[in-house]
Amino acid sequence: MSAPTPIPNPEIKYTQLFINNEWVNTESGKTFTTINPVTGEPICQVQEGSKADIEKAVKAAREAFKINSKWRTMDASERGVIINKFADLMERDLAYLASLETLDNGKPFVNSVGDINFGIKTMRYYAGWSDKNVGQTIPVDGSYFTYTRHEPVGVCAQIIPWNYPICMFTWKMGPALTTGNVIIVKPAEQTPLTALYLAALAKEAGFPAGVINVVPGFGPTAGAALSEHMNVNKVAFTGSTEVGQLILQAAGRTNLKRVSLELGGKSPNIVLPDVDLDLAADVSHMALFSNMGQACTAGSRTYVHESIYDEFVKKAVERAQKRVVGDPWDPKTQSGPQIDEEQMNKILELIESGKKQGAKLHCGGKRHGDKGYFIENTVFSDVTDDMRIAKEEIFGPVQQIIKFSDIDDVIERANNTSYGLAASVLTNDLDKAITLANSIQAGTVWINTYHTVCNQAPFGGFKMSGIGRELGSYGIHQYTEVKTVTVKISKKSS
Ligand SMILES: NC(=O)c1ccc[n+]([C@@H]2O[C@H](COP(=O)([O-])OP(=O)(O)OC[C@H]3O[C@@H](n4cnc5c(N)ncnc54)[C@H](O)[C@@H]3O)[C@@H](O)[C@H]2O)c1
Ligand SMILES: CC1=C(/C=C/C(C)=C/C=C/C(C)=C\C=O)C(C)(C)CCC1
Repeated sequence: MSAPTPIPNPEIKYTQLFINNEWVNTESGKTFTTINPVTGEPICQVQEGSKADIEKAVKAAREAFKINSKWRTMDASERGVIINKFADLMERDLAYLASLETLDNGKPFVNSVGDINFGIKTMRYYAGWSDKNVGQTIPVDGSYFTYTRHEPVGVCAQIIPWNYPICMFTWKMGPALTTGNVIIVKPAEQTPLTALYLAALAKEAGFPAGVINVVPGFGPTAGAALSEHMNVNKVAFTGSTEVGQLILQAAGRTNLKRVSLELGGKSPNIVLPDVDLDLAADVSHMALFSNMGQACTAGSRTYVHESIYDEFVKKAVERAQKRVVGDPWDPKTQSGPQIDEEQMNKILELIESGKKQGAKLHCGGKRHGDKGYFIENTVFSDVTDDMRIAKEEIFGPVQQIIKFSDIDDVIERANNTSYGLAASVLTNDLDKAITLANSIQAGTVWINTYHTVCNQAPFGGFKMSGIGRELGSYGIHQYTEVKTVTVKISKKSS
């Protein structure tokens, strides 16, 4: 397939709320501005949903989920057909969607295309599950026939972040819809535009009214209204650990709605002495600098064996200095801006803390240019585990290189964090690779690779990095309730 051509000024077609397959304004009449992170200038006004609008969306979703509704009586395989149609429409509009994403998020166009291709595959993967979500027949004691059904949970709120807006939409929408749920999506306030366009595609694909609703708005208003709602049966959330805790508390205070959380990380990337150093430097660079460092999985603690430390630092700095930061529409650009001023300032403050606490700054360390929210590629060595830059999620293009000398010691240090999302080991020594993989507390461990996220394999965190798993068959279980049905029979037969 040929690479799509960017549309640098994509027309903004949708800025309203999408409820019950209709475009509507908010009850309050309020709007908010979505900003172009390349320039810091407004792109457009978007309707700002709040509690009253969430109420409307929940009503529409409830109606669509009623027994005897079109959605509840549809063949499971037909759900798969509609999801596949949706994926086809994403593919048809790939160039437009990717352009809209680059405009609103600032990521290089080529990466927007990569995200959408990943999202298309997610939808196709889950379309195939629609008629395969089978229960069991269970040989219970006594004269009974017992079977289980995997039933949809019901109204699912899906609160998504700004770093991978389209991937996160599809990771949540795919498993929810294939299992027969109805959804209310709240995109991040920084990046509402592609979620609204996906809503339009959902209608075109043929989802019945109320099955998919999209309400842009802010976290403390629209997001909180969803997590506190008595008629929402589940919240799926990706974002900060702090907000994940708020959502879990809200679920506990209200109706014990199901909660799945994909949260922060401070992932160790462990480089052993036998490794090919160029390969290790390449993988470690990509582990940290992909998506401008704005990935929960970022390899943000690079532990390097003392015997190769100095050579590795040199190679890491060369790569960071070569990485092209700038205009996301230029095919040569590898990094665009950070998402907003708040994130840019948070990252700059953490860089300052690194300098003050005695880490050695090799390159970067400042804002790049004076327009938009760009940050220079930054590499620190001589980082110690007690520094803030080694403990806190930076979510920016800042690499921390830390020395280690002993495998048991590095295992303990890698695990000495409240996070547990991802980790990687770079080595040719299979025995050591497996020892480390089995000892590190993380939902994903990559060996000689990084960011190899696949639709078929589960993704999620240990400890404060989350609850539950997305993707793969594990992702399906987050969206079903298991019902046991037991029938009295006159005579059992083995
Ligand atoms: N895990 C991830 O993929 C991810 C994504 C974005 C941000 N983060 C982390 O979070 C930090 C802060 O970024 P942020 O402020 O955009 O993240 P955030 O957690 O505040 O936002 C993520 C989503 O949650 C919503 N939200 C915010 N407050 C809410 C509330 N009280 N109830 C319900 N929903 C709410 C937001 O509107 C957005 O849709 C980043 O620096 C980064 O460390 C992680
Ligand atoms: C990083 C790469 C990709 C995407 C990774 C994704 C979607 C990570 C998801 C992270 C989550 C759930 C939360 C925090 O960030 C690909 C697969 C699009 C391409 C390779 C690199």
